[in-house]
Amino acid sequence: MDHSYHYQGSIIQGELSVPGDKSMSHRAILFASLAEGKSTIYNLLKSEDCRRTIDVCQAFGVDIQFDGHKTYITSSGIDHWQSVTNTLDLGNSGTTTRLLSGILASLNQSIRLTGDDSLQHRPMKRVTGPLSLMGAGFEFESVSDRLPYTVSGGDLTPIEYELLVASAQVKSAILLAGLRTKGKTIVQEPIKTRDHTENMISAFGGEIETNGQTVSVTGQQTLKPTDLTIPGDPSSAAFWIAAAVMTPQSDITIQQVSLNETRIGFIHVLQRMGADIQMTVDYWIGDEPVGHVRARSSSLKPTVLKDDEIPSLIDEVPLLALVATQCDSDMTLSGIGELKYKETDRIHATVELLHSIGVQAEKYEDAMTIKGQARIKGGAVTTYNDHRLAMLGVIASFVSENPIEIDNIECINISYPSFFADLSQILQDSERVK
Ligand SMILES: O=C(O)C1=C[C@@H](OP(=O)(O)O)[C@@H](O)[C@H](O)C1
Ligand SMILES: C=C(OP(=O)(O)O)C(=O)O
Repeated sequence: MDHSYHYQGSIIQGELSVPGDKSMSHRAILFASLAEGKSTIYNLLKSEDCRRTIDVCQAFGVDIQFDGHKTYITSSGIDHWQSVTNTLDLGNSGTTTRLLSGILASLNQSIRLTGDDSLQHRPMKRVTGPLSLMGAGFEFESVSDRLPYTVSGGDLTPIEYELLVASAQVKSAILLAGLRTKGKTIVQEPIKTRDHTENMISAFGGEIETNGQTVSVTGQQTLKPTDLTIPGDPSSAAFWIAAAVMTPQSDITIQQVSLNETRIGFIHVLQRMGADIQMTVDYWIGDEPVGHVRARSSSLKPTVLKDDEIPSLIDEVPLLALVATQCDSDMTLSGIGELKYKETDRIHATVELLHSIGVQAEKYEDAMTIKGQARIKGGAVTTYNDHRLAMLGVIASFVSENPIEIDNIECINISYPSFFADLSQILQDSERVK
């Protein structure tokens, strides 16, 4: 069924808290399941992707209970995880697949992993390669480098590994394997990526060393259960920030959101484009800064993306392309080749979506150019079942002359199940101000 949206003339107004961060939620579930004892996680994101990580941990015998904003995770520790004989279906979640592969590499079991059609098209050698060097076995079925595959884990040897791509998922997989491997495992990143795994190892009582872009972990540590609050997801907040800077008279504040520098490249780039955005760190949860962001309507001009900031805005690039339509001249987003390996080829899908709503845009191997001062006419868009593109379609309707029809909005539940509830709150606040 098609869904049609048209919010031109609405303003983005008020205060909002977005749901818990997806990256941190996956990691909190995994680390609480590795540790022996009971952890309480506040504000865990209960989206479809996180549900996959929960299901996997439950399959190993971990007890996970929900009570409002609290999630209780009780585990007998990874050394006592139950055997799993059935295939683990990881749905649409790249993070679950890659981080879990790192854990399974050290587990004395053979486990078959699969995923949905999108996940079966995503590259996995980037993670199975280094894990194989540590001694884990991976048997691919139809296509090498892709799911489904069977992981056969066991005793591993530590490695010193230079990442071939700037990927927090690959770094995390190696660190998770290293945590259970005698000796020191060292990962070198070409560009610093999100560091939630490192921060969470510390939060769960482990030791980890970071020196510039080199991260080392000494294995066979015992993690301890802990109580932890997950801050709001900056990748979810980004949709309202984008809508606010693009629409006249808007003024929104997002509270209790993660302001980890490895995640807020989108805001820094928008500020360079002239956006009226202020960020304030209000408190820290361990090594994670949390604060509020105020974004207002702005006049925008193009900027150039720096290579070393790409990982800090990787999931926001399609949305940045939409914002670029409102610049006073054309903007090129370059160095974004990794977008081809997400839920869909996001370079292709973003440019196609912009064409569908009347915007001129060009795609290249690892870049796209967006026509500035664009008239967004509206029309029917294809999301390829990608949650971030579906939300982008809704946000585009704030600056579109005609409705935008979106072929799939259910996929939004992958990362932001309360997206439409938050939208309603914003629209109500907007009505009060008008
Ligand atoms: O580690 C993580 O939680 C994530 C890392 C990024 O992927 P890559 O590591 O593939 O860049 C990002 O795109 C994904 O949404 C979440
Ligand atoms: C790429 C994403 O997630 P994952 O890699 O976990 O599927 C995303 O959330 O945009």
